[in-house]
Amino acid sequence: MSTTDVIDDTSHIPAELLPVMEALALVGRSLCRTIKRGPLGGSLGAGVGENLGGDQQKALDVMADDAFAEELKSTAVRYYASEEQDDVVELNPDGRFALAIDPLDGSSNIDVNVSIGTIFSIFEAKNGDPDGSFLRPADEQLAGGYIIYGPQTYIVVTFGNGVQSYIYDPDTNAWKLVETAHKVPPQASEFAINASNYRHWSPAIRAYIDDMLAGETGPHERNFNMRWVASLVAETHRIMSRGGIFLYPGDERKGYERGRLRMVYECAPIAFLIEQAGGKATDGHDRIMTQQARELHARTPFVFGSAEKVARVAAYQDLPTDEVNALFGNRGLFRA
Ligand SMILES: O=P(O)(O)OC[C@H]1O[C@](O)(COP(=O)(O)O)[C@@H](O)[C@@H]1O
Ligand SMILES: [Mg+2]
Ligand SMILES: [Mg+2]
Repeated sequence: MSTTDVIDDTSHIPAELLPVMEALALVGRSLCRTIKRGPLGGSLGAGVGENLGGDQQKALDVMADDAFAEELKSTAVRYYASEEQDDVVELNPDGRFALAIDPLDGSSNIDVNVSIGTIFSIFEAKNGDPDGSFLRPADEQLAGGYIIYGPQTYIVVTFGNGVQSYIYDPDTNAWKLVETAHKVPPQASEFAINASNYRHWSPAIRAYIDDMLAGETGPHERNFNMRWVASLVAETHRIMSRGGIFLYPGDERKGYERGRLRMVYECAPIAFLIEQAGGKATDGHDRIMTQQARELHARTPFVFGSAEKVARVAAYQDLPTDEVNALFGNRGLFRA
């Protein structure tokens, strides 16, 4: 078993990516400590600016972005694309990789002690083509993963050969391999969606959710539970752990026609992980992994989780309009 003082078992990490993973792990354990100290380290949730996507930047967003960019400079990452940077940044001109990152995901939870995270995606760089290194099919990713800063702190990652997870051990200050082939449970009774947007959804999404809310009185003939943490990494970790489905569809709000989540540094890496764990990830109908972003901060509707549930959402989208009506409860196609 190969090991370093940062990651205790590196046998599942491709050798050429090990320095990059160690850099992410170093910053991850430092961010873990900063987040656990909360206000003792200053106001992590204070507004400090606005990013290209129009989201308010919090102090921890910028702190995390700076820390990852600085640490990755000494690795083979040539191009760095971040939620917090308007354009691609060249870190190491001699590098061979392109890394996309959401340095701090779930920013609305920074000040309320709810799990937050980091999401990362790694491609082979296209020399002299910074944007083209990221605007390409998601299935060209070499790695996709997240760090979740919660009651436990984990790195969950795939290199295309199943999903591994490492837990941060504060006693040894190292990351310990705890899972080598994680699978998303195929059955589940939880769905995650921001229900406050109900009136803005398409008829198909409303019908799908109405049928879930109808529970045992509707076509599924059983009850479901709902979750919404407003932290994509926390929702992903729950679904990776016990199954379920997550939906952030496009809606009628201005700027939300393609939903809220970004393809390059949120949806593509999560989709890679979920598919490697036996789940599905789509834009509500088509696989994320065969799609590519047209610009760095492009959004996409995003549905992922237990395979059978994700497939069912696509079936609602295929129904003729006059049938997409939750009162039309005898749709045999959707009986549980
Ligand atoms: O506040 P909303 O509309 O429910 O959106 C919540 C979603 O927004 C996000 O916080 C966006 O990510 P950032 O915090 O990195 O901008 C996701 O983590 C989460 O799933
Ligand atoms: Mg995010
Ligand atoms: Mg973010």
